[in-house]
Amino acid sequence: MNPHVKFSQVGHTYTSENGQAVCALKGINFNIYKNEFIAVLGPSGCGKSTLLRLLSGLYEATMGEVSIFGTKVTEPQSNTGIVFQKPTLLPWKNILQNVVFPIQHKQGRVSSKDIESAKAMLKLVGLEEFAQHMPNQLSGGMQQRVGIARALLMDPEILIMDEPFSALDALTREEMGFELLNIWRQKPKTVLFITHSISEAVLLADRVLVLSPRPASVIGEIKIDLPRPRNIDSIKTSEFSEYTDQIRQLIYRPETQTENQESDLTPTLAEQSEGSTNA
Ligand SMILES: Nc1ncnc2c1ncn2[C@@H]1O[C@H](COP(=O)(O)OP(=O)(O)OP(=O)(O)O)[C@@H](O)[C@H]1O
Repeated sequence: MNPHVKFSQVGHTYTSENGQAVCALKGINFNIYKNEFIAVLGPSGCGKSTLLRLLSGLYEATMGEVSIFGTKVTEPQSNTGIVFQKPTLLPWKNILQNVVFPIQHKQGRVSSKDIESAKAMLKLVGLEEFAQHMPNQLSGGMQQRVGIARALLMDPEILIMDEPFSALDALTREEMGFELLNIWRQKPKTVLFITHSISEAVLLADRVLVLSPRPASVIGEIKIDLPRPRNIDSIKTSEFSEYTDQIRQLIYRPETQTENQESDLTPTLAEQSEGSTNA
């Protein structure tokens, strides 16, 4: 089976304004297959957003190749949707207008079919009755659902999610995880989900990739075999705890990595990551 997404020996080095080279990623290899849900976990500043920028085509990798459906990514693709950390809704437009805004921006007009599709997306994320509300009338979790509806409207095959629930309180965050699983079940997509939360990664993903501190490389890849559909009971199982323990172990003691990849982490660096993950 050909992967939807392929990272082959990907590295990325920024050149800062004073000419200093900052190596964010090195030797990243992984595939994502059709409708697979991949979570990427890693300490703060390790290079997660860089990974996402490369897949979304905002930047081109300085080493190796990122490809989607076998084609090298060099610019943003129409088959890719992005959900950001904050939904950044336009405050002067209502919810329906916000959802169709990317289409309006791209095509200069919105057809009645687009409006119907946007309403269907709002229904999918449980906001059918809020189409005419303004963003400030919605809670943080509801606004994030608008962001998901907006990303799904173009029916992208690949969905990139950049810590989409990190700004929410713990209860809403957990609830949104279940919501997302429900949405994904109804509208399967190939997903790359960036997170700092071990439990969120285990609840959502088919596979969890664990990154080292910068420059990020993949120090572990854990297949999550919890049955689907997953719900609150999944979290209570001993398997769930085993997976979270396994990942925690990998982050804090990377010498126990599960792949045959070399890691150049020193224990000191690994320990530095300890404060930056919040399961
Ligand atoms: N445009 C840039 N120019 C120079 N360095 C950059 C640039 N963007 C990011 N970096 C550096 O690259 C490294 C990785 O950054 P990145 O934002 O990818 O990390 P992250 O894992 O997403 O961080 P966080 O978890 O805090 O969101 C950091 O050291 C950052 O300072």
